[in-house]
Amino acid sequence: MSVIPSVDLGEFLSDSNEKKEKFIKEIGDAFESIGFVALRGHFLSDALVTELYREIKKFFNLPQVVKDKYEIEGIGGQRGYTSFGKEHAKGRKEGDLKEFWHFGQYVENDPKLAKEYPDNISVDELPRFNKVGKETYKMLEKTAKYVLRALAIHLGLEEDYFDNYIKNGNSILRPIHYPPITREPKNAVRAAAHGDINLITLLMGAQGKGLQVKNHKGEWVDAIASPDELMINVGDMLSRLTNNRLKSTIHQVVNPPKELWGSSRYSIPFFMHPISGMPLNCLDNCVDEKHPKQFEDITAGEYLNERLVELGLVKPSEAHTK
Ligand SMILES: O=C(O)CCC(=O)C(=O)O
Ligand SMILES: [Fe+2]
Repeated sequence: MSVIPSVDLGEFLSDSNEKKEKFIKEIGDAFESIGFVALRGHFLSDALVTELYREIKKFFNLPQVVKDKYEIEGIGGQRGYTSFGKEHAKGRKEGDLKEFWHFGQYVENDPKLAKEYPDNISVDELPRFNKVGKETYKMLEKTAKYVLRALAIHLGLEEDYFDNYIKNGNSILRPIHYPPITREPKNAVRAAAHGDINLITLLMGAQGKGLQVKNHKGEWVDAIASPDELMINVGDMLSRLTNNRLKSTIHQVVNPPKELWGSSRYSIPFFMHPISGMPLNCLDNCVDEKHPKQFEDITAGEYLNERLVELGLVKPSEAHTK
């Protein structure tokens, strides 16, 4: 049995105040304890999910020389392809056993932000790849917007508190391929223990075994969603903003038992980021005598740069603050 609570976004979107309040309480309680929920009633259709998986499998099956064309120097892996073994969790030397793709924001009516973000990269070999990625990005962004509205109410803020910070925000959709394991991986794992950097993460593909979450007793528990659910978790930015009232829980993707080494694993997280100017200073109503302020004031852009250096995606010399 999974210990991750399950919630229905349909309740928050309904006309019933009672259902809305139930959703807010359930997700609020979950994020103050285990930091993860499985969410149904989101905006992704089955057809879109099926097509996205088909496209990303086609992409990762392309010859390595073709994929390498899409690994762009100097943008810290923020768009396009990142090759196998490149990213490592904070504080680790061994690269994770994964390759991935990044779709970024499709900026509307904001030339300054459009200049700040690298352009999305088009895959010439796959005519549907970019269209399907964009559609998924939009649907996950919409889902995340309502989740953040519920959390804003839970935190005693105006319901639309996050809206202007996430509009045209620096969110990333990251299809990941964990290839078959061909030799003893020594210390490397599919994804080493880490906390996510961003506000919240929406994860497609948490059906299979592999994803584990560290509970408050320090035990690893399996996090398994059903096929119609997204796994959603709190990232470090939201944890900072709320002075750790909402918990950014450490999680990992373990290697399968040897008899299953031969199969690939795919997962697709959407990392909801705000615009770089959002202050992550602890909210006043999350700081009191019992909960002294735990984090320095910082903007989302400054914090992201710090973290990308720690992950090995940006060299210290390339780091910048906007
Ligand atoms: O692949 C997964 O199930 C989770 C991946 C993850 O935690 C991440 O990319 O941050
Ligand atoms: Fe993660």
